[in-house]
Amino acid sequence: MSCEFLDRIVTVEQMRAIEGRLFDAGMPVAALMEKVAGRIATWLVAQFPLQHYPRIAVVAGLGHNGGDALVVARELAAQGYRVQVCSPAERLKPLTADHLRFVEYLGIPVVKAIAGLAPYDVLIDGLFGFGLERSVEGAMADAVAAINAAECPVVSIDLPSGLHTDTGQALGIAVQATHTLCLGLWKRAFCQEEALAYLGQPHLIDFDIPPTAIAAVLAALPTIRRATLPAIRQRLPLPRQVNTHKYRVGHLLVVAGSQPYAGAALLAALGARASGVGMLTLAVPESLRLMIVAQIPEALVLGCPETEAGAIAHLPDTLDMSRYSAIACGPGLSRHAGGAVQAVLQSPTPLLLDADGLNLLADLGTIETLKQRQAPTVLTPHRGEFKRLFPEQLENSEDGGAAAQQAAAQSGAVVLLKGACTAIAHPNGTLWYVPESTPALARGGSGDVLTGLIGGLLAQAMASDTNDALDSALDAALVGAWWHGQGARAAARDRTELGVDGTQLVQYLNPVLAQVLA
Ligand SMILES: NC(=O)C1=CN([C@@H]2O[C@H](COP(=O)(O)OP(=O)(O)OC[C@H]3O[C@@H](n4cnc5c(N)ncnc54)[C@H](O)[C@@H]3O)[C@@H](O)[C@H]2O)[C@H](O)CC1
Ligand SMILES: [K+]
Repeated sequence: MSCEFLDRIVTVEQMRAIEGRLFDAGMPVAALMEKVAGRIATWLVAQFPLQHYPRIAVVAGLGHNGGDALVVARELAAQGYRVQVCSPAERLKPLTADHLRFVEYLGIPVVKAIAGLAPYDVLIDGLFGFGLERSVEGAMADAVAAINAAECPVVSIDLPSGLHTDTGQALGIAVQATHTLCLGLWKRAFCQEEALAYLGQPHLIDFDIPPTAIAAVLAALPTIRRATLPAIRQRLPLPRQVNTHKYRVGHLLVVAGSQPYAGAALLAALGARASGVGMLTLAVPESLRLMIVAQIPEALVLGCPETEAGAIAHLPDTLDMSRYSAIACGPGLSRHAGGAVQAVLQSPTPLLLDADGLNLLADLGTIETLKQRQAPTVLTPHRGEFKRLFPEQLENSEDGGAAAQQAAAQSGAVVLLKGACTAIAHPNGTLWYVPESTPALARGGSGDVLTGLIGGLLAQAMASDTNDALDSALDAALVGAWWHGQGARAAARDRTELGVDGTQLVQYLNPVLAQVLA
């Protein structure tokens, strides 16, 4: 398949419509099943070589997910694996029933309950795929519970059985897989936070869906995509033009810090430094100025008048905000810096608001006025900040992506909702997910680094770009979130999930990018 659609995310309805086009155009259902299962078998043989994993158990349900599983069973048996099948369901679909009959004809042992299986090294879960429509009960629930008690790798075909394809919720009970092989196109469940505990490592099994079939179904809808390296590569400010100079690669103003939260300003500055931005200016309370200068010698540091609580009372009168390519405002400001937030909101400069910048925006109650800004705005809330800003959006559903889309449409801003699967929405409905993250980031300071990193990327994009400014702002947020996640994963590999504090995270950002791009 042409690569252009491999990162698209679809609902079950869209997947069925795409599949329907293939069948209408003449592709036999059974032939497609053979093709898909062949690709799954190839993946399994590479991942679980015969000499180390000779015994395979396959659990097959009544539908075509079970059909896929039975074809996989047959193919692995043909390659020399010792395969056995568990078929707990009644009233199989005709194609699935045919495959079961043939598996029995081949002499592959078939049992009704998982307890009846001999020992195995890998378990394949083909109970339910995207056809699941109600809660899993009775013998099927028993089968799922038994799968979850297995002490070997569990590979789910298409989805962990029991997960709803769109919401990612477990309907009653669901398989906790070690690997999930998503077939053809990413389903929405793969980007839902609730599903992450069930998916294990997700992999896409491409089976050459014609791009025309995908385009016909998805063309008129907002684009929903998973962040993958090819898309990020196109959006990085690399390589630089050979004859560029520091004023052409962006000047970022960071407005951050207060006496109680001095470190937040520093972490944001370190994140901005890693972004490669040409010039960096910080506006901090006067009492933090020398500390920041000592840590970030290349930055220009402006000391601002302070409140009694050590917050920025107001920005310096001489500060001309229109001189900057972008402003990143918020980390560590405290709730007493409302004047600074009001000033940056009124500036004609592209703006990222985070942390207390968002809380102060919520206090001001001016979400709708963001639409009147001349330049793009990027909001980077975590769930708590998001709920304060957009109280209705997360009320009825836990779907962070849908909530971010609604918030972006309401505010006219790019909205990045942070989480285990960060969602980034453009006001036009375009939605990206960044699924590669780590719980190591669940830690104070991670967000401050992200603010600086995205701020620096935003400044570079605004200084150089001829593209639509709002599109470029989304790209900066996307690249920043992806890069931050990659840095954290690299740090966690070296230092465990407990060892990724903000200063460590910053150390990994530039090396990990070099590694990933190599
Ligand atoms: N285009 C593709 O991606 C292809 C997908 N294939 C595989 O087919 C499944 C979807 O198959 P389908 O038969 O529609 O659904 P399931 O196998 O998931 O079976 C569900 C089946 O069971 C019934 N059912 C639903 N919920 C319950 C429940 N809680 N308890 C009991 N029974 C339930 C329902 O009536 C369904 O009929 C897809 O995931 C892929 O694995 C093709 O093989 C190739 C192309
Ligand atoms: K499954």
